[in-house]
Amino acid sequence: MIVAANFKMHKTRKETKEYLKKLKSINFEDIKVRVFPPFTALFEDELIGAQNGYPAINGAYTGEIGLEQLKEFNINKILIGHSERRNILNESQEFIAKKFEFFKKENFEIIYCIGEPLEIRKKGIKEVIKYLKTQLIGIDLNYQKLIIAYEPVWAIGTGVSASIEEIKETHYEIRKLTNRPILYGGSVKLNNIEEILKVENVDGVLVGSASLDVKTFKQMIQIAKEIKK
Ligand SMILES: O=C[C@H](O)COP(=O)(O)O
Repeated sequence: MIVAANFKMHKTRKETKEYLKKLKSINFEDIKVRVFPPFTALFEDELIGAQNGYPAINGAYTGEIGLEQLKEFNINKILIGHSERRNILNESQEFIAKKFEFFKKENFEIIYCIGEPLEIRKKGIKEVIKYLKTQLIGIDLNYQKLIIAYEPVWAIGTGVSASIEEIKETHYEIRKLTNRPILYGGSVKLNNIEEILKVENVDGVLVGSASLDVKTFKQMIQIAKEIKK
């Protein structure tokens, strides 16, 4: 089971260090915990991964960071394909697949995000899967360090998570495509994490806003420990 925190553009370096210190006061047992802070808060720690990275060692890519900068902190985990990068930063599937290939060659653990917008969800599960498959073009679904994160765009940051039935049917369909872990993300909170984690083919969660409070995130890990999948 995996419980991951995506800070997005929240927290400073100092705050992230304090957060990690508090987080580590509990025993994670067999739960894999991951924390993705902003670039300026990266430091060497087995829990920490990068929210993004440019697919090059270094070079003339203003505003980006590459492998050289990530390696300075021994970062070997990365988020790729998050909907905020697809939709706000206009990352194309071709570019996302290029990133995937680059970081796969570098043996990174990759949390690869996919998710449909509301207009697609309204058309039903067949259309959802058709859409999700377009977000998997060029992605090696057998990569041993791949973790899929299914995050319906309409559930991210809205406070309205997908229903248990929607999560169940979508993870079931994604499972047919890969045997790698599948996380659910999108308004995971303390009051819904337990039922979400209990759904078949849900191997963990990727938490945004609710992860910002360390006490809450620790409670989420405790709940995951009790479920023991
Ligand atoms: O990466 C995390 C997701 O975008 C979920 O964010 P959220 O928990 O704030 O909805």
